[in-house]
Amino acid sequence: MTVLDEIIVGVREDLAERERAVPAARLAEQVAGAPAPRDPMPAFTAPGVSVLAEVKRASPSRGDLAQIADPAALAARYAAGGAAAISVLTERRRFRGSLDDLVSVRAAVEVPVLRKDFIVTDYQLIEARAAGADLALLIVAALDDAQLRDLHATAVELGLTPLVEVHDEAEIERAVAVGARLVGVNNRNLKTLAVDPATFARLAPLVPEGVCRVNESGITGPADVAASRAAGADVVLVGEALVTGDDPAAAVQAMIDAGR
Ligand SMILES: O=P(O)(O)OC[C@@H](O)[C@@H](O)c1c[nH]c2ccccc12
Repeated sequence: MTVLDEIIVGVREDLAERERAVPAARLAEQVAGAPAPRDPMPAFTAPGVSVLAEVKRASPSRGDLAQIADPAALAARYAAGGAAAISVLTERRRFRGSLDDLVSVRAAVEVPVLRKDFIVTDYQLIEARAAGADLALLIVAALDDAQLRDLHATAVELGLTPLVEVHDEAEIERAVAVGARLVGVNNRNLKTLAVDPATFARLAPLVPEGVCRVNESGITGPADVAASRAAGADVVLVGEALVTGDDPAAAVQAMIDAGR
């Protein structure tokens, strides 16, 4: 089993528990009462590189990164620094996140919020929207073609903007085939956790014109953002460098300046 497979086993167990506790019909009612989805695309496609700043306590590769007792306060600092959107890891076992984190972040900022998780069923998308999410991550490596197509369609129907994550050439083709408008190239291979920072530059030219490109993982500071821009990135997704630094607002600001 790959690391990705192991993570998904745990995700499915937690999901089964939530499905028992909250029937899909009740979630659907919550969706009706959720705040209207925010559209990230105008900011993402504006000139320069947008920063998608992540609330990330821990990861399977790095272990504990930061306590983050108040995710809403951290997200507010990201927004103050000019972050175009906020990513919230909601996976519990390996990343120590939760949907409660997402709810509090969404209430604290005016920018769109991404549910960052290992989404394998419609239920998780409905949950995301019920919690106020504006975007949802779909990891191509975790899904077969039918799942990817169906989840992408469901996300769009719910008003969520899908961020479709790829790691190689074949996955880009699969993302494009389902009509992805926002494609994230993860420099980290989720099957082995190895990071190759050259992945984005290699794959970005294969993403069709008009599709928004996100450079994900391993971005350590402004120099990496300038390089991302040169390689064709519209957006950078940054976690570790922001949660381990001491001034998240200034760190976001410096990255935006470097991407101009
Ligand atoms: O902390 P970093 O290296 O800045 O990476 C952030 C983000 O790209 C990473 O958290 C991520 C990208 N894709 C994922 C899928 C699942 C979990 C996590 C991720």
